[in-house]
Amino acid sequence: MASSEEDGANGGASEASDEREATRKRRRLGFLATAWLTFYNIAMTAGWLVLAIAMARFYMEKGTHRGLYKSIQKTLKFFQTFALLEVRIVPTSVLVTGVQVSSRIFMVWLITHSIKPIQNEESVVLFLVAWTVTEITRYSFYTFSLLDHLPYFIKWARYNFFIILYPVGVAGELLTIYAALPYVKKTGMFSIRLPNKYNVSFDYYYFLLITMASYIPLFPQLYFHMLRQRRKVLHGEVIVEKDD
Ligand SMILES: CCCCCCCCCCCCC[C@@H](O)CC(=O)SCCNC(=O)CCNC(=O)[C@H](O)C(C)(C)COP(=O)(O)OP(=O)(O)OC[C@H]1O[C@@H](n2cnc3c(N)ncnc32)[C@H](O)[C@@H]1OP(=O)(O)O
Repeated sequence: MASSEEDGANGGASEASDEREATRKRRRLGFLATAWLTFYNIAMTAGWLVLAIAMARFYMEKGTHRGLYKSIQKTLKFFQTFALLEVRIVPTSVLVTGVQVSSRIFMVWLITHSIKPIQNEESVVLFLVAWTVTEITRYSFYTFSLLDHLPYFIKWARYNFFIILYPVGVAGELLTIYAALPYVKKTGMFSIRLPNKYNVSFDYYYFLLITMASYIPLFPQLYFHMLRQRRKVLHGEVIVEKDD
């Protein structure tokens, strides 16, 4: 964990360099792109905040997580699907963002939306909470950076919360897919059986098993990417990144 004192000791110099970096970035992006990204990030922060408040209110009123997904699903689908805009638009790694966004879209549409019996699983709450806290922090980080007024605690939160939230989110996602397996096997949903006129077959059950297995090589890459970013941003380490 970063010590805030250690980071704070360097506060003045680091703030000045943050400001220079923000100005350079705005010049690089151009006025229209900066305006659009600022609007986009404010909208996304607000969207995920609405989701957080809706989840907290639901739990306080009902005292259970059952029915929670159903009550927030429209907002979740809208804002998570909107994140597709980020791949390619923002100056970030297409591979890293692509894996992150596609796994989320997959969880929202092809798992939780499509398989109603798993919507009340506790694991759904696990990834919903992890995603929501992450996205509020991440989008407010981008917004304040673009506006050139980044409070230190948001920067700190962006590069520390993931240490816990990433494993929690991934555990929630994997447990939810796991819970979906018996239903998928029983119904044969999204599967194509032979014989058919195109002579192709597809088994969603095995696809889910492969997807779960793909977390093993892919998740550590995202996690270590964030750890490197953390060292770079919070501790000023110079890190040479390999090209995608
Ligand atoms: C079809 C089935 C597919 C199934 C695939 C299955 C495999 C899945 C394995 C992986 C699973 C991940 C699951 C995931 O859903 C779990 C969770 O999210 S749990 C919750 C915790 N999560 C986190 O904490 C996420 C943390 N990770 C990140 O933030 C990411 O690394 C990522 C979002 C991908 C961003 O990575 P990157 O380092 O590239 O981003 P930066 O923030 O450093 O941005 C780079 C530059 O781009 C600028 N940028 C980016 N976005 C914006 C924006 N919206 N507005 C303005 N600017 C933006 C940013 O400022 C940087 O610019 P610069 O370098 O100039 O400073």
